[in-house]
Amino acid sequence: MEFEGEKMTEPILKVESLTGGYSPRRPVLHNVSFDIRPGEMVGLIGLNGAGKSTTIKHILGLMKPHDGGVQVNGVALEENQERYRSAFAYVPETPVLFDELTVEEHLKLTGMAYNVDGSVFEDRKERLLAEFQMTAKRGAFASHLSKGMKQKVMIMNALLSEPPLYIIDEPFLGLDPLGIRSLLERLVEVKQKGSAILMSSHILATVEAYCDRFIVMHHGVVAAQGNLEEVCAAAGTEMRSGGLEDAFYKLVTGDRS
Ligand SMILES: Nc1ncnc2c1ncn2[C@@H]1O[C@H](COP(=O)(O)OP(=O)(O)OP(=O)(O)O)[C@@H](O)[C@H]1O
Repeated sequence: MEFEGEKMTEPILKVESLTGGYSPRRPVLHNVSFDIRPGEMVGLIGLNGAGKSTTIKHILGLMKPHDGGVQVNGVALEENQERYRSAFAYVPETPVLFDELTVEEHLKLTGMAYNVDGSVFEDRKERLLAEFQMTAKRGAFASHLSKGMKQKVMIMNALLSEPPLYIIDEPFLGLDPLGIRSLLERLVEVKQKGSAILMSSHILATVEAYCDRFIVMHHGVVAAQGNLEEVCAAAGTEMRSGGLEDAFYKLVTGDRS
C-alpha cells in the first residue's frame, strides 16, 4: 500500500453527516462528519457518554444510521459487505474470545478468516507472540488468561491481519507498560506502511503524542477536529506540547476564560 500524500489519497474511512443512536426518536449522534486517510492515526476523544462507542458501532455496521452514513474503502456496508468488512480490524474495549480455544488457535482462526497462511502466518504469529510477551502462553486457553493477556490476544489478532484500517477502542486500560509500548510501536509501524488508525482513548497525553489528528466529541457532536494547532485554535487555547488536555477541557466545559 502506498501513501501518496494526504490531499491525493482517498479516505479509507468516511463518516458523513451521521445522525444515529439506539432509538430513532432520540438520536445520540448529531451530524457527525470526519475522514481518515491511509497513513493517519486519529484520536477519538470525549467524556463518558460523549458518543465515541456509538460512533464506532455505526462504523462497524452494528447500528443503522438515522441519517447520513459511513463509507469504508469507498463503499457503504449495504453496497458491498465484503469490501467494507474486510478493510478493517476492530479491537474492542472488552476482549471477546472463545474460552475453549488457545491463544495460538485464536491467531490461526484470524489467519484463516483473513487469508493469511503458510510462512507469512507463521512469521507474523511468532513475531507477535514475542513482542507481546505471550510466547509462553501460546497453548493456554483463553479462559485461563489474565485480563490484559486477553486484550493482547485481541490486539495480536488485529495486527496479524494487517488491514488498511484499525479501529481501536480504549486499548491501554488492561495492558501493562511493556504491552502499551509494544502496541504503540506496532501502530507507528503499520501507520508508516500506510494503514489508517482510529483510536478512542481517555489517555490524552498518549493520544497527543501519537495521533496526527484529533476528533473531540461532546454530547454527540464533533466539538472540534484537526491537528493540535487546529484543535487548540478551535478551543481558544495556547498551542504547545501537552496542549491537547487544555483544549479538551475548554471544549467540553465551555470554559473559554
Ligand atoms: N445500549 C444503549 N442503549 C441506549 N443508550 C445507550 C446505549 N449505549 C450507550 N447509550 C447512550 O448513548 C450515549 C453515548 O454513549 P457512548 O457509549 O457512545 O459514549 P462513549 O463516548 O463511548 O463513553 P465512554 O467514554 O464512557 O465509553 C450515552 O448517553 C449513553 O447513555
